[in-house]
This record gives sequence, structure tokens and C-alpha cells, in this order.
Amino acid sequence: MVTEEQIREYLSEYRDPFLKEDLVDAKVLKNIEIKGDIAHISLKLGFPLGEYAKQLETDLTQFLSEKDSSIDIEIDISWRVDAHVHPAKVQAMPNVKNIIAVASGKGGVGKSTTSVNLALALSALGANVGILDADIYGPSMPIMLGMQGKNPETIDKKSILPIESHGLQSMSIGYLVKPEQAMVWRGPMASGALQQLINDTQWKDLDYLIIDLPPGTGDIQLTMAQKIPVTAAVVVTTPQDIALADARKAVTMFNKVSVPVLGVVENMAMHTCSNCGHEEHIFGQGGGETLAQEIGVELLGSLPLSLNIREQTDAGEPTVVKEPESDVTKRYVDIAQRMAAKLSLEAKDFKASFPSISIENT
Ligand SMILES: Nc1ncnc2c1ncn2[C@@H]1O[C@H](COP(=O)(O)OP(=O)(O)OP(=O)(O)O)[C@@H](O)[C@H]1O
Repeated sequence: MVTEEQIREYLSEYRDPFLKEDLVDAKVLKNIEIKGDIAHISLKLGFPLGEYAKQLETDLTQFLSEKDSSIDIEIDISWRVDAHVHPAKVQAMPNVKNIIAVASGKGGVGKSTTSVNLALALSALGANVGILDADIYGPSMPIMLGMQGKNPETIDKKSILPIESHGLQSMSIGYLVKPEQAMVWRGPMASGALQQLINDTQWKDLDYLIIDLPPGTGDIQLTMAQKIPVTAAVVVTTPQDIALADARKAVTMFNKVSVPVLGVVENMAMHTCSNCGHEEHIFGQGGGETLAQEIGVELLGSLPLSLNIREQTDAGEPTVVKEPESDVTKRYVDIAQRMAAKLSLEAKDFKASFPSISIENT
């Protein structure tokens, strides 16, 4: 007869590919109960699982039966996103459990495209997600979400409601003023407008708020990383040496303000010929991996330079919603799950958790 202790021992040998830790160390094991000949195991993970719940169940059942073929197993897998500690100790944003800032050291590397597709991927996995376009001078979210020309509803003469599209809540200065208007703002006006967006938007119970930061690692970005209660950050880069050097600066900036960097995403890493399928690393190979190793962060994944990504996102239907079954979408979902799993291992902020929402998938 198998004992609870034995099962616990086996689970401590099973390393989850997203958590990169075993199930006991990752503190996702909720309960083991032996009833007659059956061992009931319940696991609760801290990131949205989507299809992975089934996969984990199959893989774990297989793993345990290889350990001991005499055990009959029932596995119950659920998930719930908790609020995590804001390292800058800034007051939490109401109704927002976690804020993930997406940054790039350099402009034009595809930070906004990556942010919106990752936000949609988290949403497709079942989480409640919002995206804040903090790029006051070059807001791109209204176009990328097909919502240009929309005006947010105002309530109480003060708060504004996020615009909803593709199941995602979004806020951008682009919904409030004409692009030419914001372009001529001076620094204090722009940061005042951003502060207003941050203070006045009434998000609806978010597991994750993705913030698309303006490109660069100057004072604006540093102040934002300190003023906004950012829980963690992700850095987007392309494989060219110059972009990698700037990505390194972005990681250093977050280290300075003690915001954990969940990892680096390498965008436009390779090009697949649409005629013959041949894959070419136009900007060099392995740059993201080398950078990640050098600065001690994880490479969350790489995305190809793809005409579809550009055309779909620029036309208001990002790849994750336009082609949910495509290889590119699978890459975005994989990256989103890696970053959410990594965040789930950070210290929790019990005060900021709101009890009204409990997303559980079995
Ligand atoms: N993987 C990709 N493949 C092809 N085109 C891409 C890819 N990622 C982004 N692009 C395109 O590159 C252009 C710049 O992307 P995006 O606006 O996301 O960059 P950014 O880093 O946010 O720019 P900025 O620094 O100006 O805010 C867009 O036209 C976008 O469609």
C-alpha cells in the first residue's frame, strides 16, 4: 500500500516545465488523501493553465505510474492568480492583483506588439487581463486593438472605464486625445496625463495589468517603475548587438528599483521564408540566450519576424486572436505562461488580494 509520504516524495521529484521547480518546492501541492486503493492528489497552481491543466494531469499520471505501477491515482488540478508584493512598496492599484511592466531599452523592437499579444495570451488562458498603454507620445494600443476613435465612458465625473475588446480591458491616452495633440506635450504635461490614466482608470478585477512602457531607460521609465506599483517586469529585445546592449540597461534599471525581471523575450529572432519555409537568423543567432545567461535572467522565448504578426497586429486583430491555432500564437502562449509561472513564485501580498474573484479550472 502506498503512503502519503511516498506520494509526496514522488511529487518532489516531478519538475514542472513552467515553474522550473518540483511540485513540493513550488508549494502547489494542496492535499494528498489515500482512500482505499486510490490516491487523491490535489494541486493548485498560481498561474492560468488553459490546456496545460490536461497535459499536466496526463504527464503526472504517467510519471507516478512509472514510479509505482500499483498506485491508482486521481489528480485534481486548479489554479488561482494571487497578488504579489510590490517591491517598491507603493500603494497597490485598486482591483489589480499584479502589474507587469513590459520594457525595451530601444525603440522599435516590437515591445507594443509583444505586450498586446502576451496580454491576449494570458486572457486566452483564462485570466482577467488589462493593458495600459504608457507610451504617451506614441500610443499604439487603440490601433492594435482595433479600437481607434473610441472614447472611454466617464463615471462620477472622475473615473474612466477601460475600453473592452477581444476580452481584454485597455486604456491609452490615444482614446482621450488626438495623436497630434499628445505629440507636442512637454514632459510635465505628458507625465501628468499618464498619472491621470493610472489614478482614474477603473479596472475590473484584474489578475494582471500589462503596462506597455515607453521605449528607453531614461528618467521617465525609472520614475514610472517607482511610482506605479509594478510587481515585475519583462524586457523585449531583438537579436542585434545594439538592442541587446540596451536590453541589458533595461534589466539594470529594474534591478535598481528592486523590481524582479521575469525574463527577456527575443522578438524578430528568425525569419521563415513564406515561399520555401527556410528559416534564417537574419540578425544573428543565440543573442537572447547569451544575454539572458550573462545577466542571469530567463529567456522566456523567441518570436519570428513574420509578416502575419505585423499585418494582423497593425490591423487591430493581433495574431493571438486572429490565428489562435498558429505556431506563433503557441509561442506567445508559452511565453505568457512562463512569465506568469515565474511571477507565481514571487512573495505574495495578502493585503492586496481581493477575495471577490476566484478563478478555478479543473
Ligand atoms: N515579430 C514581428 N514580426 C514582424 N513585424 C513585427 C514584429 N514585432 C513587431 N513588428 C512590427 O514592427 C513595428 C514596430 O512594432 P511596435 O510598435 O510593437 O514596436 P515598439 O518597440 O513598441 O515601438 P516604439 O518603441 O516605437 O513604441 C510594427 O509595425 C509592428 O507591427
